[in-house]
Amino acid sequence: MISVSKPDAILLLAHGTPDVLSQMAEYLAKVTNGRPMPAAVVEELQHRYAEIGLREEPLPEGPPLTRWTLLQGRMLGELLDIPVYVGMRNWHPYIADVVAKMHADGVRRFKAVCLAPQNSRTSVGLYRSVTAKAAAELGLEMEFVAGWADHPLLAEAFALKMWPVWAEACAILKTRVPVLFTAHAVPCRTIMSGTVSSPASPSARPGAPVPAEGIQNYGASTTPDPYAVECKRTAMHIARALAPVGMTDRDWYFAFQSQGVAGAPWIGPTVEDTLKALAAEGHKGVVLQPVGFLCDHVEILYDIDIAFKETARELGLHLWRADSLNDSPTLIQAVAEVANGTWQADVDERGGQ
Ligand SMILES: C=CC1=C(C)c2cc3[nH]c(cc4nc(cc5[nH]c(cc1n2)c(C)c5CCC(=O)O)C(CCC(=O)O)=C4C)c(C)c3C=C
Ligand SMILES: [Fe+2]
Ligand SMILES: [Fe+2]
Repeated sequence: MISVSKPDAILLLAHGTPDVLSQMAEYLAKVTNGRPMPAAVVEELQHRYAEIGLREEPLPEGPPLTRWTLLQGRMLGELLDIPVYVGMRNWHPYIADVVAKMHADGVRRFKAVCLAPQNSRTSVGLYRSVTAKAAAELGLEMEFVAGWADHPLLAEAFALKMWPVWAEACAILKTRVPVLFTAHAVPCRTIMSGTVSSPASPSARPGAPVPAEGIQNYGASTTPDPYAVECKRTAMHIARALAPVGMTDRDWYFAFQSQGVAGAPWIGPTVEDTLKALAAEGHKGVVLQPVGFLCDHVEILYDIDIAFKETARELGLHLWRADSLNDSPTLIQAVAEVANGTWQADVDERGGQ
């Protein structure tokens, strides 16, 4: 890691999303690092993106993920005294293009912050390797922040969104409604210690095969991936932030959502299984909050708002979702502290593929 004492600019890194439905196959090839997706998967994802408003013509305001991420970058720029750039790994504006623009603008040292607070080889590690390569090609110095899951203002931002909806749910059902925090699942082999060909993690089905192909190889490692633990730590901080209004550690659960289509085991428990368990315990409602996503996109607007709500309804559960952080000033303050070093984030050496 190259430490940059005083960066010339901040580069925010985000996932990226297609602008129109016809770009789906090309987008998925970026996400999977070139591995083509079956036509049925492309069609299913086109269907999901259509359900959240994407069409063949670009939306005037852009797709939600792009729109919110660019706004977050502008809001951060208003708080900091150095320029803020935004680059995406899987779609425009691509990280490499933005790094080239930074170079053209005279930036020589920059600090990169992922808009994904929990560190994982499958997400943050991939952002890191793409950004490091682009920076090295142009001779730019990069400092990379590899995780800020414990930032108190991140927890506060989520708590501020959770509190009104939890209070409403408890008032309507006249009981303590369970809270279900979620984060995006990762393949089991991502979180394993040892090499990628080790036996599957405890959350995989016993004896389940781990295909050699099917998902990207995130690289051999001798250290466990911190992602699952960091996600649960963020959830714990949110619940603790809500202790003054009565939330206890007995009120919340954690599940991993949106397991991928690739043929390999992904970590759980799934949201679907957790909803079944809550219904079986006699609950009539649940308040869900994804704690790894910082703005609206398909895995919130489709997976939660359409698919999980339907699953919950079939189980006799009312599902509420806390609003996404989107333009939360508290979130932007957290990112500002990560970016300017006021809050010391975990900086590590893990790379991507
Ligand atoms: C920590 C892990 C991951 C986060 C966070 C994450 C966020 C995220 N993902 C999409 C869209 C897609 N992701 C897809 C596949 C995929 N996602 C992850 C991990 C995280 N994603 C993995 C490991 C994979 C598999 C990659 C592979 O090589 O196959 C896909 C493809 C379809 C699918 O498998 O579901 C899409 C689309 C968004 C928009 C997002 C957050 C902004
Ligand atoms: Fe993903
Ligand atoms: Fe996903």
